[in-house]
Amino acid sequence: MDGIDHLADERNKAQFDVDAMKIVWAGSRHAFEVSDRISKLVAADPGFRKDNRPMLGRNELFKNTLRKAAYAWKRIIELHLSEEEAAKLRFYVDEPAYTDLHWGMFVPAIKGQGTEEQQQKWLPLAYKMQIIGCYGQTELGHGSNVQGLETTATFDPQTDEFVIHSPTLTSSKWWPGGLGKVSTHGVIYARLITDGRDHGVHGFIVQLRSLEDHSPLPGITVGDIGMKFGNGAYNTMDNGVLRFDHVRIPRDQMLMRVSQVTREGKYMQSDVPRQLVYGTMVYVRQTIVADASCALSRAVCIATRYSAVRRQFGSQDGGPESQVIDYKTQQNRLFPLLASAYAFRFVGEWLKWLYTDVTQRLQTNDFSTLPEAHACTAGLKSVTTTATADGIEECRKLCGGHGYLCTSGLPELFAVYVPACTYEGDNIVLLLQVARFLMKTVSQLGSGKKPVGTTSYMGQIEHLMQCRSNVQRAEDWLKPSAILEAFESRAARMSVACAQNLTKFTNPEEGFAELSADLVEAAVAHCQLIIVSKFIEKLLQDIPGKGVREQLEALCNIYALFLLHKHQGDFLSTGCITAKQASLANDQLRSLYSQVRPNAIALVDAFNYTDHFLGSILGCYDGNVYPKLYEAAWKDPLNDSVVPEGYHEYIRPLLKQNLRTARL
Ligand SMILES: CCCCCCCC/C=C\CCCCCCCCCCCC(=O)SCCNC(=O)CCNC(=O)[C@H](O)C(C)(C)COP(=O)(O)OP(=O)(O)OC[C@H]1O[C@@H](n2cnc3c(N)ncnc32)[C@H](O)[C@@H]1OP(=O)(O)O
Ligand SMILES: Cc1cc2nc3c(=O)[nH]c(=O)nc-3n(C[C@H](O)[C@H](O)[C@H](O)COP(=O)(O)OP(=O)(O)OC[C@H]3O[C@@H](n4cnc5c(N)ncnc54)[C@H](O)[C@@H]3O)c2cc1C
Repeated sequence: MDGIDHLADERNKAQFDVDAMKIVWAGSRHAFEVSDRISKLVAADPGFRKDNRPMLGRNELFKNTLRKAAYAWKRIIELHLSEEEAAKLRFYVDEPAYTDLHWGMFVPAIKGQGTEEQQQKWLPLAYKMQIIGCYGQTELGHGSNVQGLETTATFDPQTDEFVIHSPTLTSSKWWPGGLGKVSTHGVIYARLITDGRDHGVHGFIVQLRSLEDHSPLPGITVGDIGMKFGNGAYNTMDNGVLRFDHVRIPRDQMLMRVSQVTREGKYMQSDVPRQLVYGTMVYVRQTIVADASCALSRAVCIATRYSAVRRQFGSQDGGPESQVIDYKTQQNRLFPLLASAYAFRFVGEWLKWLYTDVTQRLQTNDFSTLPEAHACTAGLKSVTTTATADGIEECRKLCGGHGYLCTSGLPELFAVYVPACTYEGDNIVLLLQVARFLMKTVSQLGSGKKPVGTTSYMGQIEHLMQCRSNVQRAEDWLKPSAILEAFESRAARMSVACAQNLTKFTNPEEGFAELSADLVEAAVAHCQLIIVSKFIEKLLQDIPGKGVREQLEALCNIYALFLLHKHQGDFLSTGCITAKQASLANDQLRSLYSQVRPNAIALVDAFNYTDHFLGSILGCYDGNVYPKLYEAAWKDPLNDSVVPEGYHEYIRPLLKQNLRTARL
């Protein structure tokens, strides 16, 4: 606006090479270059403008999303973008749309659960967007309990078809994104019935709408489920309702990698575990962890830049007031979120590796790491999305009153992000899955079966059950070994305590239900240990760039010690640390905040977000917040006229009446 960088002094304070950090954040030089190029391309294109979103009504908003999705596809084709570049473009367009589900769930479901033949038939159509698909699992009556789904797929041997039917109101499909108004096809989950026998839930490719005129096919009732939380925000998505009235599909549209139905109607299961039917969810949970770091880093970038711009109190001799970022209370709320964004980035990278590894093993029929992959994706999805949703709201508060304005970008970000705690598995339901996995691991400890992967720490259970932290000075908390021992012993002791309490119940399922709140806490402790340990492992890698390692070490310590402080009840009650050691951890945390403070702006610059992507006046790169806020206010439609519409109808008569009353 005035061409001046109002945050230049802050940028000059940085003690590390920001460009090198950008590459660490992106994951590689190549990833950085792709991301940088595509984000700038989107930002420069008026076709991807998004600042008017909160002002639009539902129909206008939705049509605008359709236009953008079609335009994005046109640009992808024109520019010959690779799959990686196209995904980045959709990411930076930053508008939830049916395409998220088409590329994010429909295509992966066919890839993961379809046979080679099915993939060859359907994937080319989906890749060219000649068909558009959604993921139709959840119903009005059941979401978390997938085994409770009611939609049926009954095999008819006479015609070699499945009859898809919604027998009750509660069996109506409800929520699938892209279903409401756009999808031509869906991967629909239904109970497979052959010869009167129910074989449980399986996936089927079902055509929903005509490819000629988009009208629903016979027997199909479909529509949108209505407005969702937040104006604009996720209402760009057509989450849908769908009912089937005896809709017939050919037999070869059942996804048959896990199990098959023969021409004669015989149900056959391959050696593949039935849980692979849930494979798409494992894939998406893994991507949601990486998304958590994006959403949190975005909110943190806004709050950090604004905290350096905003001044309140503390003026000396008529000089400027203090920057709010210098208040320790502000740092204590903000810097752990900054550290969490980095922590989630690195655990997301690791989880992607784990997922790729398990996928490769599955191809050779090695299913041994599937339970761990399920527990890790479920647990980390839960812990990172909860922390991110809470973190975005904290960032809004960190920006004071201005954070509540839509132009801060934070209300929309929160509204779009918060359902991540529910979709792809309710966070509590998922933590209970982790708890089951942990209880199984503990129960096998005496059997000679060595725990592996993320539970390998349980292999030293005797040590972890009785060790005492040897931290004596605040600086001792900077040793990764001290942090790891405290987190491992806390997680192990909480799991073992649950396992011991479970033995008091004659019926294990009753015990599990009764102790579920404690089990969830044990699962959280285990997941936090994974995040801390993956951050520490990241620091063992070669990290080029002046001062980059030092900054990451500080952030890693902040993340761990902040968790230790927040959950000190766990650490103290399990006897892993003493009250004195907890207090030393807090002293160390304060000193780490001082270390990070001069680098804070550079640490958020390293995310390399364009102003377009951030969509926030408070977070703009040049920090020139006040003129931009002032100017934006005048663009609000309410300011189109000086005297508001409705004055003559509703304000003037009131004022006149008051005048008469006053004269009386
Ligand atoms: C406006 C613009 C602003 C823009 C801002 C943008 C910023 C945004 C940033 C990011 C945005 C990201 C955008 C992403 C878009 C995403 C769109 C939303 C997509 C949502 C899609 C969905 O929600 S799809 C539906 C998902 N549904 C669920 O997840 C259901 C959850 N329930 C289950 O998974 C299961 O039912 C259960 C696991 C809870 C239980 O299953 P079940 O009863 O069958 O199992 P058991 O408990 O009996 O266990 C049996 C056995 O199986 C093992 N197991 C269970 N699940 C799995 C699995 N998945 N894989 C492997 N193994 C599994 C379990 O452990 C048991 O094992 P045992 O050894 O027998 O103990
Ligand atoms: C924005 C959005 C997009 C979505 N997109 C899709 C999509 O594309 N496709 C699709 O199929 N679905 C989709 N869903 C549905 C989503 O996956 C489900 O809402 C989710 O799995 C949670 O299930 P539920 O709604 O049945 O919650 P419920 O299970 O009814 O949860 C209600 C409460 O009960 C608790 N609870 C449930 N079971 C237990 C238990 N065993 N123990 C303890 N507590 C329990 C939960 O913690 C929660 O507090 C979407 C949902 C949203 C919000």
